[in-house]
Amino acid sequence: MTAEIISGKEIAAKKRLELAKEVEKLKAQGITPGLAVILVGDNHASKTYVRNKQKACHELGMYSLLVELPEEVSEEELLKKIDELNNDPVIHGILVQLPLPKHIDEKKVIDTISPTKDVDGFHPVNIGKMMTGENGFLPCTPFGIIVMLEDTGISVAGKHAVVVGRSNIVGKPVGQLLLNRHATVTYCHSKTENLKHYTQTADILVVAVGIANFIKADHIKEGAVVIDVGMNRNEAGKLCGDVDFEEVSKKAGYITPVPNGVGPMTITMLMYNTVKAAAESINR
Ligand SMILES: Nc1nc(=O)c2c([nH]1)NC[C@@H]1CN(c3ccc(C(=O)N[C@@H](CCC(=O)O)C(=O)O)cc3)C=[N+]21
Repeated sequence: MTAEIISGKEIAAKKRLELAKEVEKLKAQGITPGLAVILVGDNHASKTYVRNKQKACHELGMYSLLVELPEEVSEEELLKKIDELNNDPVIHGILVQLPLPKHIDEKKVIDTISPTKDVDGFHPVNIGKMMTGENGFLPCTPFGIIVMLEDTGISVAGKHAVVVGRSNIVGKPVGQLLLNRHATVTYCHSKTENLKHYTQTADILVVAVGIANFIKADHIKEGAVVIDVGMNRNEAGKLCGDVDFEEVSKKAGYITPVPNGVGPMTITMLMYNTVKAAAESINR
């Protein structure tokens, strides 16, 4: 079997066209969706992502504000900046690019963002709402994965979904979203004994471990749906995922590439959340 490639890039482009129309409607009502991105220090990878986010904003006719703070900025100053943005009516979404320097408590930072502007979906209020299925903001990467599956016509209900990785920003929430859509979910992680035993029974395999080419053909079941969340650089400096695309794509039913898979969907859902935040600001 040769896997069908799920193009995150194409699905993202289609969704962005729909979003651009929503932006138009909001603008007609006098509201331009605004996203503030806070970047602390000058991590090279972070800068690339931040640039992509700004570009997406501009393409959709949204307002984007980049707040660049020096590596040595104090936690207090960062929290003060967030508070300012919480109270700024032209800003509907706030994203603090992670990771942050070691002297800053990430938890405190996330907790300070108003849940109504938390377009990353990282605030405990939004995590709680996701668990109970209430209206809130869903984290962008997990949300993007669900939208990709939906758009490709892959049904989730009753399927065995195996998630490899248990981070708060990808592994845990993507498992929850799959469960909300009635999958039977198994979480695997670095302490899992006999990983293959689980991955080989996956109808849908989501991999977010941060190790280049970690998942091989013998990890998967013939015809499985393989979602690669990895963003690694190989020895040659080339972007590659957590899945060995070369061999796994010969056995899977569907596979997402890296780049042009999950990444563009993440940014699209960030735009979606910001538009949603702007629309919901009308009724407050
Ligand atoms: N508060 C916060 N929210 C985030 O959402 C967040 C973050 N911090 N910190 C870093 C990670 C990483 N991330 C990516 C988003 C898009 C691509 C993306 O579009 N990648 C392109 C390739 C980009 C390239 O060429 O380097 C692709 O996969 O095709 C990658 C990575 C969001 N993150």
